[in-house]
This record gives sequence, C-alpha cells and structure tokens, in this order.
Amino acid sequence: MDREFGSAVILAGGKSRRMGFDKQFLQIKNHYLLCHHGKQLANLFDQIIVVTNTPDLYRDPPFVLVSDELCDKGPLGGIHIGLKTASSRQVYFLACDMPNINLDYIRFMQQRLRGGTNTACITRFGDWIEPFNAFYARDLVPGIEDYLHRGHHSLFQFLHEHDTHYVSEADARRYSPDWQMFLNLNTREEFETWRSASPDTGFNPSWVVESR
Ligand SMILES: Nc1nc2c(ncn2[C@@H]2O[C@H](COP(=O)(O)OP(=O)(O)OP(=O)(O)O)[C@@H](O)[C@H]2O)c(=O)[nH]1
Ligand SMILES: [Mg+2]
Repeated sequence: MDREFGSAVILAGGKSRRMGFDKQFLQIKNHYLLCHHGKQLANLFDQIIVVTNTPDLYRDPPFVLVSDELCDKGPLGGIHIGLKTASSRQVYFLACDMPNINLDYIRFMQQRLRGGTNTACITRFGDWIEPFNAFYARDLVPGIEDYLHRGHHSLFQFLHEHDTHYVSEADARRYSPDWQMFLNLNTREEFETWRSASPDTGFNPSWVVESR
C-alpha cells in the first residue's frame, strides 16, 4: 500500500436532480461507467472507495463502500467520509459522472504533491476551479467538520482557506486540450450527447450492481 497516494474515492452519493435518474448507475451500451472507473483507477491505486448512500444496491463489489456521515451537505460531505476511510494521506477524488479518466494527469498531480505539505491539488478553470479529478489530503477532515458545522458548504471557499496547490488551466490543457478530462454529465441531454459520441467502455463483470 502506497501510504502517500494509495487511495482513490469515487463520489456517488448525490441526488442527481438534473439528470433525473441516479448517476451512480450511468451506463453506456449496457456497461456501467463505475466499472470502467474501477478498472482504470486500479492501474494507479491500491484502495478504491465508493461513497454511495444506497450501498444495498451493490452486490460484492471490489470497492470499499461507505455512506455519508455528515448527510445532505453536498460534495464536501462525501469528501469527508472518503478521507476518513482512505488509507493514504493524499486521496484522489473523482465524481461518478466523469467518464474520461486521464492517468497521465493523475501522475502529474502526484508529482506536484509528492513529499510536500499541500492539503489539496485542484485545477483552475478561468476564475473557477475543478473540484474533482483532484487530490485532497486526510489532514482536512477536522477542517471540513468545523466548516460544515458552521453551516458553510462552498468547496471553492474552503479550498481557498487551506494550503491548496492550484494547477493552472494552461498546465492542465497540456494533458487535455479540450478539457474532456473534466467533463461531467449533469443532464440527460449531456449524457445522450456523450453517449452517442463515445466508444464502448467494454467492461461489465458479474459483481456489479443490483438493478432496481
Ligand atoms: N457522497 C455524496 N456525494 C455527493 C453529494 N452531493 C453531490 N455528490 C457527488 O458530487 C459529485 C458532483 O455533484 P453533482 O454533479 O452536483 O451531482 P448531484 O448533486 O448528484 O446532481 P444534482 O442533484 O443535479 O446537483 C457527484 O459525483 C455527486 O454524486 C452528497 O451529499 N454526498
Ligand atoms: Mg449537485
């Protein structure tokens, strides 16, 4: 187990209001996107954690399944339990609706963080940030608890107040000129557009999820 970088977390505990069906079960050509994620991330990580609030819908997955401890707080609630569960100090975070994993970019972020004191590595996007396809450190757990208990939810503000390493948009575009590694599918329309343009992820082992 790599104590600095061994753990990855997929956040799959949101409400999917815009999509209208549960995004953790996104499929392309009968293959679950989550299976594709698991297979890709296994190239770099020893421990893969899925934060879902419906663990009963999974049947013996090769993931660690956990649910929010601080509920209905949005992504920071999922990051909180993901960090508490992770074995490594720095933890890679992906959202369940992001189809394009870029392993070279993950390695690049690891290089930026290696041996340092930063508690997150986040990519800038214009004046904004990309909160997933990013790293967060376990050291942030007490800070997240304090922040959420004080009634705040903004990830942008939280990261601003901590020792975050920001990757410039220009540096990130060297790895993904069209920004596809940050694509996330929020609506049915985005999903259909992506599905019609995308190759089959081609992986659907028997352990996957119970159908509803
Ligand atoms: N564990 C957990 N994950 C969450 C929570 N809220 C959002 N997420 C995850 O954070 C990521 C980004 O969130 P969104 O794209 O807004 O997903 P969402 O909240 O399910 O979708 P909307 O309801 O349409 O906003 C997704 O992977 C979600 O599953 C939460 O309260 N708990
Ligand atoms: Mg949301």
